[in-house]
Amino acid sequence: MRKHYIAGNWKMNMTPSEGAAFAKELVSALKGSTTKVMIAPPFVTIPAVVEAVKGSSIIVAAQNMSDNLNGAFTGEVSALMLKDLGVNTVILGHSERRSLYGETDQFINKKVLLALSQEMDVDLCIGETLSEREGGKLEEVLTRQVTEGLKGVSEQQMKRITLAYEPVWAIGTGKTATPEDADAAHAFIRSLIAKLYTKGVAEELIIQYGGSVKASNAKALMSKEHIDGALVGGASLSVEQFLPIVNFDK
Ligand SMILES: O=C(CO)COP(=O)(O)O
Repeated sequence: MRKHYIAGNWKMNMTPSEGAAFAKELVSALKGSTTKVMIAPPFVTIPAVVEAVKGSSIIVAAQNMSDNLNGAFTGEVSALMLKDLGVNTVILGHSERRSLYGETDQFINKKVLLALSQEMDVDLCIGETLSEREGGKLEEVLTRQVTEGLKGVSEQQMKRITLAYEPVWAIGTGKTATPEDADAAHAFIRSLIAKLYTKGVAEELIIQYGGSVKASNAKALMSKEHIDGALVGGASLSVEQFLPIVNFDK
């Protein structure tokens, strides 16, 4: 039985003081909740948020990290620095990293393997563009992103992997994939994992949906068989909007 996993990707929003205020409010709103919740602040906001969620079960993640552990890489942040802050989870391969900063499947795979070598959990994002979907390339794109992104990841290490299916055309656009379309993509991804690993690994894998998730559509999405959670962008920026998504089943 897979447990729902609801995550908020703040992208480049929330100063340290705003992040701390949000986190304190979320901690008190979630008292007694057993839902697995993660928030991913920008790097400089992480310490304030880590401090604010202390004692709660909220996971604080990074939105990205370097493909190296240390050295002459101006402007980069390494896994060692994140771990020193108590951050053990990282989002990798977000479509904005792919499209705006040229991250390739090979580069993302290098980061995935590095994070796993540091015993970090990875939330690996995949998803097709509108032209890929309309051109009938959905399965080809997902197959490439999953196969390349997870190259060299052992069956044992798959316990640390969450996948987030985020169709690029649904991100920040207000257009959500229908629960049926999203579920079909998730089912395809799960069948792919069963082929690459085992049926057991595929059945345990958490696959989040991302792309204009909000309070009004969270329940319909999450009630689908293969949708095990959400990676929320815009609606994760206020507790008022994020909380009903976390509590979609209440
Ligand atoms: O990219 C996303 C989360 O990583 C989704 O963003 P939105 O929820 O704003 O569409």
